[in-house]
This record gives sequence, structure tokens and C-alpha cells, in this order.
Amino acid sequence: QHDTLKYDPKDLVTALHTTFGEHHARAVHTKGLFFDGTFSPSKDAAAITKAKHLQNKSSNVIVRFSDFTGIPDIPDNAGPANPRGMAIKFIMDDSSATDIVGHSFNGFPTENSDQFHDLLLSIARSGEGALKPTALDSFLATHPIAKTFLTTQKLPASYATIAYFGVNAFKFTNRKGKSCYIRYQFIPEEEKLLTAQEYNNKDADYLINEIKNRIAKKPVVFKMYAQIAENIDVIDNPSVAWPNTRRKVFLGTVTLTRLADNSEAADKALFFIPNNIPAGIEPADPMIDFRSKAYPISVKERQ
Ligand code: HEM
Repeated sequence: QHDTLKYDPKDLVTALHTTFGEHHARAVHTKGLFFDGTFSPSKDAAAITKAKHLQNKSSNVIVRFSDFTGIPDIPDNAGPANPRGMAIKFIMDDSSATDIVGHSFNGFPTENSDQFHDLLLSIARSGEGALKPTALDSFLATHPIAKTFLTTQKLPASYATIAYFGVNAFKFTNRKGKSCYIRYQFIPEEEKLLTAQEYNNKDADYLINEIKNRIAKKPVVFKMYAQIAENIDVIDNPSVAWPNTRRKVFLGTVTLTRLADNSEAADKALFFIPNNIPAGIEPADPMIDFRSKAYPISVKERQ
């Protein structure tokens, strides 16, 4: 199935622009803000991977929170602003770096990039004035997982009070050569969500303002976990979450301490690539390498 994809990474970036506009900015997750902090790995992390940022030694991190869509000024309280993004860059002593790019939903709307392309174009064709049933209505009628994704998003009180999921599976290998398949989870200190009514009453920059105020007073903390697959779990389909009952290994603590320099130059220089990973971690879901070809196209376009 994955060898016979119809659309290439460039087609996906074009589909994002067709749907959200070309704004000389990130093709998607365009509105956002980044923060500086540290990551301290747990002892258990080193038992399941030899990856160097997970070996009992702290690293610096940059974390960028974002809203969905490629619309630069999307209101934080708009429906399509969900899911939120959390991208993290670990910067090690030798100044090498590794990235994780996740979002606030435990799953992806589609099983592969071709279907994501078709979902995007169906959204593009279903704007104001589109005849019913719209292209999106038709897509969702035949793709129930995408429908669940679009209609059951959690509404965060803060970027700091919602969980984020890596969604695509990686293979971890430890120093003894033993491997397992994992998906990342970032769990907030406290989950705080809004009702639909509270959400509607928020203003367009409520998340941006909240997180700036919050971090000026106290650090923002997430616990990072690896959810471990069992033999029966599907590795190459990010639209299906693994059961909640799966074992989770605590990987370490992310502590964000201050708003980073969000200058235009710093923002242009900052990018995350899902397969930027050290020895001890490998992509296990083909979407990871696909994404990793699409992101640099957007990075280049926004310089
Ligand atoms: C085939 C699937 C996907 C495609 C084609 C795609 C494409 C892109 C592109 C082109 C960018 C802009 C990169 C930049 O300019 O720096 C981006 C950013 C982003 N994507 Fe994806 N993506 C895909 C899947 C995912 C998945 C599965 C997640 C979450 C688990 C995700 C979360 C994000 C986030 C959070 C950002 C913003 C990163 C930042 O803050 O710089 N994407 N994506």
C-alpha cells in the first residue's frame, strides 16, 4: 500500500496551500509560539533505547506550540484551530539535535498521506457557498475515522493543559540490541479543558496570551512517555490509536522556563523534521519519512 502512493510530498504541501492559502509561512500549524527549557531523562528511558538524549543526561529544549491550519491569524477559539501542535527540539551537549512533532489528538484523521491529500482538497472545495452534500460531507461519510477526528477534538484551557501525541510509531533499540515499537505521549501536569460554550466566549489570542502569562509566573511541565506496542498493534497506520491499557514507559520531564526569542529571524531558522533522530530510534511508520520530505519544502518556501 505504501509503495504505491499517488501523491508525493510536494503534492501534499501544495494541497495544504490550496486549502489554507500560501502565506509565506509554515504550510500548516502556522500560528504558534516557542519556548526555551530543559529535558531531564528518566532512568527507565535508557533501558529501552540507546538514543543519546535519553541516557541520564539533561538537554536543552525548544518547544513550539501551535494551532492547526495554515492560516497565520486563525482565532485560537475557532473549531479548525484543533488539534494543537507541540514540536520539541532536544539540543544536546555536542550541539546535535533531535526532534519530535506531535499534536493534541491521539491519532491522525487518515491512515496515509494519499488520504490526507484527499481530505485536504475536500475541505478546500467545501467553503462558503458549496452545494450540499459538500466534498467534505462525502469524504467523511466514507472515512469515519476522519469524521471522529474532526468532531471530537478536546478544547484546551491552555497549551500547557492538554496532552500531545506523536501519533506515528518509532522503533526503539537498546544497548543490548533489544527492540520495541513505541508512540510518544506528552502529558501535562494538569489537564484543563473548556466546554464548547467557554471556548466560543474566548478571544482570538486566548491561548497565546495565557501561555505568555503562565510562563512568566511558573514553569510549564510535561511528562514524556513511550507507549509500547504489543504484537497485535498496527505499526504503520497512525489513524488507529493503540489501547490505553498498553504499558507506558516514563521517558523524562520537559520543563519550559521562558518565552524564546520569537523574532522573525528566529522563527525562520526554527524547523522540526520528524526523522531527525539519533541511533537507537528508527522510523517505523512510513508516514514519518514522507513527512520528513514535506517539511523541508515548506521550510524552504518560508525563508
Ligand atoms: C502526511 C502527513 C503530514 C504532512 C504532509 C505534514 C506536513 C507538514 C508541513 C509541510 C509542515 C510545515 C513545516 C515547516 O514549515 O516548518 C508541518 C508542520 C507541522 N505538523 Fe505536519 N504533516 C503531516 C503529519 C503530521 C502529523 C501526524 C502530526 C502530529 C502528530 C503533525 C503535526 C505538525 C506540527 C505540530 C507542525 C508544526 C511544527 C512547528 O511548530 O514548526 N503533522 N506539517
